[in-house]
Amino acid sequence: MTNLSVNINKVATLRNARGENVPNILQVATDCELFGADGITVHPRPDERHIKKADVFDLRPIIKTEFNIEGFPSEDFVKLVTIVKPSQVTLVPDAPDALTSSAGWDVPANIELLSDLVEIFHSAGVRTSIFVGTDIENIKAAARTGADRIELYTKPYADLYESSREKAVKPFIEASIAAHKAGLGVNAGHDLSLKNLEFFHKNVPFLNEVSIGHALICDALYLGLKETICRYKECLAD
Ligand SMILES: CC(=O)[C@@H](O)[C@H](O)COP(=O)(O)O
Ligand SMILES: NCC(=O)COP(=O)(O)O
Repeated sequence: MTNLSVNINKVATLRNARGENVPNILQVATDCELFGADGITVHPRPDERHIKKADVFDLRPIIKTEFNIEGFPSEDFVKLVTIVKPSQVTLVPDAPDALTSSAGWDVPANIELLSDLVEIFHSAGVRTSIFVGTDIENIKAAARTGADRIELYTKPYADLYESSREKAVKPFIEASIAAHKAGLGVNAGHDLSLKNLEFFHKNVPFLNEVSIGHALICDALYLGLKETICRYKECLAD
């Protein structure tokens, strides 16, 4: 079974546009769960352009499924995660001003940092996932940090899907098999959508979770949140 974690960053973007509390992201998170989401993902960025630090605290008690916090492990971020203690933290190597995530970690180059962070998060009882590309040696290095999971950066898959979906998915199949062999769970995300998700899920083994935000929230404008979540769940049906 592959879980669907709904990333609600873009709901917060809309809310922030007017500086008030519409849409209410706590209500949206609760409704996502009600409509079948297996988890909620947020990616607080240093400029608080969408999810704010206060949102992370407010969301903690109301999320009944899995709470996944993604982000760059700055001092502030580490403190936030160790206080809030979500179900999972996903470490992403984004520069503070990044438009969006655009690459996974170079794990060998950051092995000490990542190993120390895994220890800190484990001491707080938080499952730890490392955002990576499909390079096999890099994934083996992720296992050496003691991390529980990797999250595969799926933009390269999404970009190539239209022209050659078999070619697009192949490195992800190999990466997921290598991660599983190394004892890691496998998450995936970035630019997954109703177009490309079913094929990814059918072909990539050992897929624990996908986190999806941008496309899902855009689809909800046309289909409504309930129908949208239902369609994404159908793409993940075994
Ligand atoms: C790690 C990842 O791929 C997602 O968290 C993505 O970066 C979403 O962040 P934005 O919503 O800020 O684009
Ligand atoms: N980890 C990926 C995520 O949470 C959502 O990415 P996207 O669907 O907004 O591209």
